[in-house]
Amino acid sequence: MLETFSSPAPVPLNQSIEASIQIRNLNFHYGEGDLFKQVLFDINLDVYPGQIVILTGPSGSGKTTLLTLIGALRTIQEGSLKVLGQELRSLHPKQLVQIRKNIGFIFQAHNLFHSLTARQNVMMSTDLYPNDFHNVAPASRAAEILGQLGLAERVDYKPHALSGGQKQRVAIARALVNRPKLILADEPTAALDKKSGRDVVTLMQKMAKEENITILMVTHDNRILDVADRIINLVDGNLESDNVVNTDVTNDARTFML
Ligand SMILES: Nc1ncnc2c1ncn2[C@@H]1O[C@H](COP(=O)(O)OP(=O)(O)OP(=O)(O)O)[C@@H](O)[C@H]1O
Repeated sequence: MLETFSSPAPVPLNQSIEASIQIRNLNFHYGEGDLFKQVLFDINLDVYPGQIVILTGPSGSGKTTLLTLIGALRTIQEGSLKVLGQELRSLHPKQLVQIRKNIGFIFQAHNLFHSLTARQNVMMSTDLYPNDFHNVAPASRAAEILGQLGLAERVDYKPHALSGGQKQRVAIARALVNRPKLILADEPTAALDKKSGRDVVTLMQKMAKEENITILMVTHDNRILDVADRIINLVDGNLESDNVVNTDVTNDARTFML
């Protein structure tokens, strides 16, 4: 059951713990001259490790733009944006690639490669961003994470032989395989039926809490709002509200929220 507090943006009790995302006075526009269109206005936001934050708001309010800025997929124009302790503004493209190594991306269109098996799709991440899995071979690590997501029997299946929910779970496995500290998800349940959508977010929630991962998720799906610790509403490029909704958090994230 959702319980909403009209609290201001959460402030950490323990100031020594660094925000996973810290945004200050962020403005962003598309185009120049006649095509100039400002879509984000003076955004300020702190998100702490282990928090699950849902970003909601009307179509065109700037949610995806904000998510892609945080994901180091766009250039910061004005203001400050720190992700996992690194200021993104003025970073060289090579440095941005390094930042992305620690971020897992999950999109509505799961973007799996149809000619590759579930395991090979997950290994796209390990190939791109080689990681230390404590001497576990990437193929074994990929199978392990697929197993954790309930796909042990589907490791060697190609996407056409998987349901929508299973495909999205492969995309989640691909996002999680490198143990990112931050997950950015854009409408991860939009293409799924009610049960698959619920299963997918429950899995994400479990992973976030077990591994202290920060999740920032854009969604229009009211059915999954209850997984959030915080719900942030973006309207016409402005942060309209930022509410703590989970009064039942027992993990460390709770420490930062009141
Ligand atoms: N590449 C682009 N060039 C110009 N304008 C863009 C571009 N991408 C987005 N926009 C505009 O910026 C505004 C914000 O778009 P954005 O996709 O961030 O919104 P959103 O809240 O994610 O919308 P939705 O919920 O429909 O996905 C919209 O008016 C959109 O038309």
